[in-house]
This record gives sequence, structure tokens and C-alpha cells, in this order.
Amino acid sequence: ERKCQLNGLWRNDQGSLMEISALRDNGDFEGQYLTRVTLSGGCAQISPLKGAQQQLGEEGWSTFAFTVRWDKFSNATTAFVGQCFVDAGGKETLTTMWLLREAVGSLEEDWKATRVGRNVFTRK
Ligand SMILES: CN1C(=O)N(C)[C@H]2CS[C@@H](CCCCC(=O)O)[C@H]21
Repeated sequence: ERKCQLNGLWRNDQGSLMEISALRDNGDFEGQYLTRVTLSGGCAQISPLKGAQQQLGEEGWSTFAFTVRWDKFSNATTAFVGQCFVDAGGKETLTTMWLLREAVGSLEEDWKATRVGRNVFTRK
């Protein structure tokens, strides 16, 4: 089957699970993100994700982006951008960087509201 099509179940190095379900012909997709860690230290939650993947030819390793709205337990949103790679053994890896924006109480606190990081997902 096509490698690096995003639909399916992925896990990252923090143990978060990402299930991408509806991948459309134009590359738009939706899914769910189960986080194991949260800013507040609160319990894990499932949050909705939406994104888009470049639809390339047979051998393309496409770039993608998606957002996760942590709406059930925090006023925060994360945007991921990344690319899918396939190694010699056929193992797929999503390498991403993310921006996490949390709500702060005042404009004076805006400076400290965005975190950035790298993150790698492999198929679960
Ligand atoms: C679990 N995570 C994960 O798999 N990441 C790549 C990072 C970037 S999104 C963050 C979780 C934010 C949860 C929202 C909140 O706690 O307000 C952390």
C-alpha cells in the first residue's frame, strides 16, 4: 500500500496517541489526539485534530500540518507541521515541530504564552 499516507494510529515520544481517520482525496484529514501529559498535570483527554497533507506522486514523502484544539480541558491550541519519511526497512516516521499556545490572563503575559518543540511519531 502507499507509504506515508497519514491515516491510522500514531504514537509520539511522549506517549501521546494520534488517530487520523478521515483522509480525503485532496489531502484534508481529521482525527483525534489523546495526550498523556498536559500543562496542568491534569488527566489525559481526547481532543479533535484537523489538518492537510500534500498529495504527491507515488514516491513522494509529503509534508503536512494539523491543529489540535484542547477544548475539553484547557484554552490552548497546538499547531504541528512536519514531513513523513520511510526508512530502508519500510518504517514510517513523522517528524514534526509544534507551537503550543495557551491562554493567558492579560496582554502583559502574552510574551510567555507560546511554547515550541520537536516531536516524532511512529505507527502504533
Ligand atoms: C502532549 N503533548 C504532545 O504530544 N506534544 C507534542 C506536546 C505539544 S502539545 C502538548 C500537550 C498540550 C496539552 C494541552 C494543555 O495541557 O493545555 C504536548
